[in-house]
Amino acid sequence: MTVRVGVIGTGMIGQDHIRRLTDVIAGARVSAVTDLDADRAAEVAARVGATAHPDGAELIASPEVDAVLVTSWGPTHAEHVLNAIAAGRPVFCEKPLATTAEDCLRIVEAERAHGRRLVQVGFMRRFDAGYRQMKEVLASGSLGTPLMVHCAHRNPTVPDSYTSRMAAQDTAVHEIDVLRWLLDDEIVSAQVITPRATSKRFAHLKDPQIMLFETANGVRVDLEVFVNCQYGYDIRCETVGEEGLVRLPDPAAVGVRTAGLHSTAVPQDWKARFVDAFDTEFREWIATVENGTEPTGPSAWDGYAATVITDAAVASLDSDGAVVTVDMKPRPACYGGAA
Ligand SMILES: NC(=O)C1=CN([C@@H]2O[C@H](COP(=O)(O)OP(=O)(O)OC[C@H]3O[C@@H](n4cnc5c(N)ncnc54)[C@H](O)[C@@H]3O)[C@@H](O)[C@H]2O)C=CC1
Ligand SMILES: O=C1[C@@H](O)[C@H](O)[C@@H](O)[C@H](O)[C@H]1O
Repeated sequence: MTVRVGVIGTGMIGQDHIRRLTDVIAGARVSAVTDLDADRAAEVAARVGATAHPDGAELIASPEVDAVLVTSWGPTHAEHVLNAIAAGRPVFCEKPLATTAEDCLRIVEAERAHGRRLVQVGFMRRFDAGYRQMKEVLASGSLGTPLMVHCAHRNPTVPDSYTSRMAAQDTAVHEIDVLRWLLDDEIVSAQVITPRATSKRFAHLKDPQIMLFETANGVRVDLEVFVNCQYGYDIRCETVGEEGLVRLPDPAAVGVRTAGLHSTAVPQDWKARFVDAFDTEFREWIATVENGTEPTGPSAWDGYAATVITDAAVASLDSDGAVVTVDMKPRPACYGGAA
């Protein structure tokens, strides 16, 4: 069976995922698209042989669609995901699941009422080979009990439209998700402090930021978010246990020796850094749709958890670095054990 995917939002990542579903992933094709920009949707539809629909609701209701991919702007995600659940369609939603905790909970409730998981959230790091190896090492117990995690998330530059809150909402949200999964533990508090600001930023932005998280088991996490670091897109993660540590590898790149220097390239953006993770994420999601099984990637509950932890980090930033307790509802049994 070829899974027919309908895509809501044909902007930057929407087009990248359409390319992936068309050229890379076997057993899938894009059958329908929609965008607020109708010309853009029509152009993409013509390129991949899909039907352009006037809006998300019509696309979801179309008999040509087996599964839905939501790659529109964050504040619109909840409406499309809720419509997909109401229609009983599997739905992959790029992060964030929704921009408010209340909307995330509405999705969790709708999915619970439907009786089986339909939603997967686009936290692609769980599909990255390096993070997967880290998780295996941690789960093996060979490092003893994990105590601390040191992380960095650096982007070369960000546009003027990027705000100080987006450091948590848009950027650190990936670490928030992957750390809950890596440690199989829940984040219970957040604190954001701001060191000296880089001169290479737009004046309104607090950059860099240092985020500190604590988990239910007492693991302490420090995360540097530095979105104007200039030199590249650099993702670092090191977990220290009682008997050793495990560190995320740098992506494979050839070593070049010339003019007295040995160098390796640093990726320049998240697309290049996580290209394999995105491919694996979609390969595994399409396989579950094809087999009629529940998705195995980040759930609606994980999307909710990421949003409430992000809210705590933003509250800390807004209150000059206070430690803010994460206000998370009890996890429903249908979403399994710890993160
Ligand atoms: N997993 C990851 O690493 C990344 C995830 N994202 C997420 O993907 C989403 C989209 O981001 P970008 O592609 O960068 O944005 P974009 O602005 O390039 O594209 C969004 C598109 O959605 C359309 N759109 C907005 N609301 C719509 C609606 N209700 N119905 C139909 N079309 C609608 C817009 O017209 C636009 O063409 C965001 O939620 C973002 O956080 C973005 C970049 C990386
Ligand atoms: O999701 C993403 C962007 O929206 C965000 O702005 C970047 O910092 C992240 O690394 C990328 O994965």
